[in-house]
Amino acid sequence: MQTVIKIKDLCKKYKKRYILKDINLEIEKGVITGILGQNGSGKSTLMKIISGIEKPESGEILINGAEPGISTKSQVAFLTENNQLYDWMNINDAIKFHQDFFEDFDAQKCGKLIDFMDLSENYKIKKLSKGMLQRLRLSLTLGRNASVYLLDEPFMGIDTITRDKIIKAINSYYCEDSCILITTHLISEVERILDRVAFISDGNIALTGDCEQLRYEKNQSIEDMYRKLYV
Ligand SMILES: Nc1ncnc2c1ncn2[C@@H]1O[C@H](COP(=O)(O)OP(=O)(O)OP(=O)(O)O)[C@@H](O)[C@H]1O
Repeated sequence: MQTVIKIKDLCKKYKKRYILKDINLEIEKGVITGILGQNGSGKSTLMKIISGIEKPESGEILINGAEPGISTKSQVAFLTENNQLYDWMNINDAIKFHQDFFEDFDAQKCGKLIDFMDLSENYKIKKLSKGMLQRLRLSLTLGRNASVYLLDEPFMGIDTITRDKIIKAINSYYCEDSCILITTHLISEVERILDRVAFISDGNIALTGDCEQLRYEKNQSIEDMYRKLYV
């Protein structure tokens, strides 16, 4: 399988404190990877580095052979923790906004996702509930034909039914030519769609591998492995 993201000996510090230390990770095409770890373990920081928003102190990171920056921006679709949509917009405006902004944005695909998420293009952003807004933001992110999808806490503040909807959308609408990285604390819900996992602890990758293989070797669910690692 083709490597999309290659991370070698990557370190990141804020002020004098190392947040990520000697991270080594390879992410291949067609793979959904869970980046798991406790609060403050550096998951979002890693996502930001992959997206090019943050720069590492040292080490190497390559997205399809290029360092994160202007050239890789068009290859990486990032669902951040923050809402970047304006209140005055309706959903149709948000779609047009993304279409103008991202060359790889596929309005038709996004339209299908919006239908799937039970949203309508004339809904006003300011009137959307938190869950509806998250469904919209995910539709806009997956509506791009990117090579890498970074989904940082896609289930934050989301009810169980909506979570299932989001998981189905992730599973059905992503293309095998790309890879997805998901950070989440809702491991049991997401476990079924993860192909691989990387547990971050104290700034290091404490454990990584193929989910199926890890479950077989350890005779445990990914959630149980998480509990064992972090107690
Ligand atoms: N811009 C920044 N300046 C200084 N410290 C930062 C900055 N961003 C993050 N940190 C610190 O880096 C550490 C890792 O943060 P990060 O947001 O990557 O963790 P996380 O694993 O995503 O946490 P959570 O699960 O709570 O979202 C935290 O201690 C945080 O306070």
